Amino acid sequence: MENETEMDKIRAFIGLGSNLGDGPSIVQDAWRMLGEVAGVDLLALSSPYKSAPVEMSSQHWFTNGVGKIETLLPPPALLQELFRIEAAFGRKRKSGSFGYQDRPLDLDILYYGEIILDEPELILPHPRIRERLFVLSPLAELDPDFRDPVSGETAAAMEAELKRKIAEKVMKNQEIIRGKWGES
Ligand SMILES: Nc1nc2c(c(=O)[nH]1)N=C(CO)CN2
Repeated sequence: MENETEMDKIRAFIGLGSNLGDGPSIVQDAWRMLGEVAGVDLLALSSPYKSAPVEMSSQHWFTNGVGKIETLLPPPALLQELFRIEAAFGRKRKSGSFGYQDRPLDLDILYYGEIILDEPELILPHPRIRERLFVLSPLAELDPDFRDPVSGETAAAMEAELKRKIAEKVMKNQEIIRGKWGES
């Protein structure tokens, strides 16, 4: 009968991040705590990646990682478990404040099988994966051939594409155009 339950397990990717406290140990402890949840099996955790905060202004660098799990929990139940683990590490979701806040722990469902979902509580795949190297690099490390269910692109291809875009943006800001003296 073991095979029957095995068949209902869904492969999911979880994003882990921390920019307050001892990031690497918080992320590892959170990963272990996720492994204690009934209906969740841990498959692999990426290396830790350090990066400057993006889309927010903060002095505190992030430690990020991506974890691969198998789970029997449907997405809303998995999300509740992630919120519970965030809260255990002191994460407070501040209402009435704009933008992203520093946080001891952030857990996101990046992918849940091939599921595509657009609900107020949960969007799958996570909507900002393609803009975030701190997600794509660990994802591509774990599973370079994993295909995004929306675009069909592999993790390795999405990572390469974002690196190219970032390089292009940096080059734009560095453009050196030859002119003539006396011109503005
Ligand atoms: N480097 C980095 N920057 C961020 C991160 C993060 O995990 N890593 N998370 C954010 C909001 O979720 C906003 N900015």
